[in-house]
Amino acid sequence: MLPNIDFTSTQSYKYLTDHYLDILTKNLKDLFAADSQRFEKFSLHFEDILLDYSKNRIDEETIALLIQLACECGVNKAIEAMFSGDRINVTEDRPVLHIALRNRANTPILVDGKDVMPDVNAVLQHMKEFSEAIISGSWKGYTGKPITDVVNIGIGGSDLGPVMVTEALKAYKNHLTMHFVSNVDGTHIAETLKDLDAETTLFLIASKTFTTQETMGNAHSARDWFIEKGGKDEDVAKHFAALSTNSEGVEKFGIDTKNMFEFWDWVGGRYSLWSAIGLSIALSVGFDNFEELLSGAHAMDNHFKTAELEENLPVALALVGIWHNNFFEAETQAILPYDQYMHRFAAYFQQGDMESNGKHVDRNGKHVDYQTGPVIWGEPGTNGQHAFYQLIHQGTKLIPCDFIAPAQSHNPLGEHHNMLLSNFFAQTEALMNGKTEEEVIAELKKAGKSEEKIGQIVPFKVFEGNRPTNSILIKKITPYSLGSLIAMYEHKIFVQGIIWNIYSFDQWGVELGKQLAGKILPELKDDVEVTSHDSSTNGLINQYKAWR
Ligand SMILES: O=P(O)(O)OC[C@H]1O[C@H](O)[C@H](O)[C@@H](O)[C@@H]1O
Repeated sequence: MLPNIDFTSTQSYKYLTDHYLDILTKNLKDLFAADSQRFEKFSLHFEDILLDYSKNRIDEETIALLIQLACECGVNKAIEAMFSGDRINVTEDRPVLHIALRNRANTPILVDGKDVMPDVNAVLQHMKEFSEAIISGSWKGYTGKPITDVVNIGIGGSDLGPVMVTEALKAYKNHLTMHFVSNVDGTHIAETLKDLDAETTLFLIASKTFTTQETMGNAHSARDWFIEKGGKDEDVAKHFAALSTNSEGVEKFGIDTKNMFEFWDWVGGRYSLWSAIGLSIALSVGFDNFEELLSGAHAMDNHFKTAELEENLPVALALVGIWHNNFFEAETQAILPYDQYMHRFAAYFQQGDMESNGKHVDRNGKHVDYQTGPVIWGEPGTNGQHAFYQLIHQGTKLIPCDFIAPAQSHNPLGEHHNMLLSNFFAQTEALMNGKTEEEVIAELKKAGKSEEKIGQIVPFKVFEGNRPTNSILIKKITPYSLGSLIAMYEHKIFVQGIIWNIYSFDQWGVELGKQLAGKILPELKDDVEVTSHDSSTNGLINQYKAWR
């Protein structure tokens, strides 16, 4: 079972509170000047991933105390509990075993005394056969033509992971054209279907529960479209597959259970890209590459499980995040990939992190009196630089940032990659060093500005610096290294949830809105004035009825 410790009552937390006041007086620039070994001390390698966390407001004592905090909060015990299949998702009474989906070592993992690996391997084999048949063209549509387009219909974890990974691995793509429909807004499915040919389109209905309103709505519209275009009920089997834990629901929808790719309730929605939900990934880049993705994640799992806390990349990321979140009171965390292919990475971990650790009740059911998960956001560099970096450099809020970049580009075009990476290096340097008043004055003098002009402009051109960043440099974004990178972030979220003493694997907070939408939907069917809500909700609904 998971430990149950209020981290603010630990010895290390008390020390950290005092130590924080000491660190507040220090500047990153001076810390670097005083220690030529700083980079070596505060960076970690895992295979082709380098995590440099030296540009954070930390010293050796900070890290020692944070490690002590992790120990006092039972992080090692919690890791053990997850990997051994304990029911650590207590509020849903389930184990948390996305690590089993990528357990390439195939060592037994027991749930209620039964090894889950044979089932995991059987579904992988099914995915392999199916994806190979679709890609090779041996699988034919109802008029005998091979499949050219794949539409994944899913939302949340059944969409974001597949979208993010297929985009990140676009360099490995085959001839199939991928489409992703998530929003219940009819525009999403309508626009997607516009250019498709029913004879050569495969729909993947991706839903863990197979009850999600958006996905079921889109799936029914897709089937209606298929029939309208000339497909018959008996042709549905050639054009619809289901990725789900709910075989009854799949059957009821009319999908042949031979075309069902199963997963299990011990896979959280936001941790499901490694499961059957990853079928769109396997179709897009081939099953071998999907397996490589799993292998990369498995390697990170082994690292996370076996490396000492001091050497552990996910643990380091988690602890530095806690330092910012709970001591510096930073409210957000930016994820900034300098890789166009990774343009959905931050969006993916918005769900991964915020749905996991956006909790205000601890493992005793008590309201916490400390901050839990941060707001996660970000866009790819360099686009972000020309949009919101102003606030990161000179705003009043502290924004810890993760900068991520590959050393090798899949598109080594002229000087592009050096230009991109020069920005990657420059930004973290600029955020750390800033620019002093003296430097600004010297620069303006050199540019021939008058004393008067210099006097007016100086304060606006000063950068305080001392702003924290992590840099994650990856040799190349491959299926394998991407798998490791995603798993690293997943485990970071896990460690933070353990220390905050919250349950990271449920998501009750998404239910209330769904429930109320379910109540409101029938009220929208007619034009009768609605009076059952508060005056704002009534007013909005009635205006909608008047205008629609
Ligand atoms: O895969 P599904 O069962 O359709 O669920 C899709 C998504 O919807 C839910 O509301 C949860 O918030 C997500 O964690 C989940 O990924």
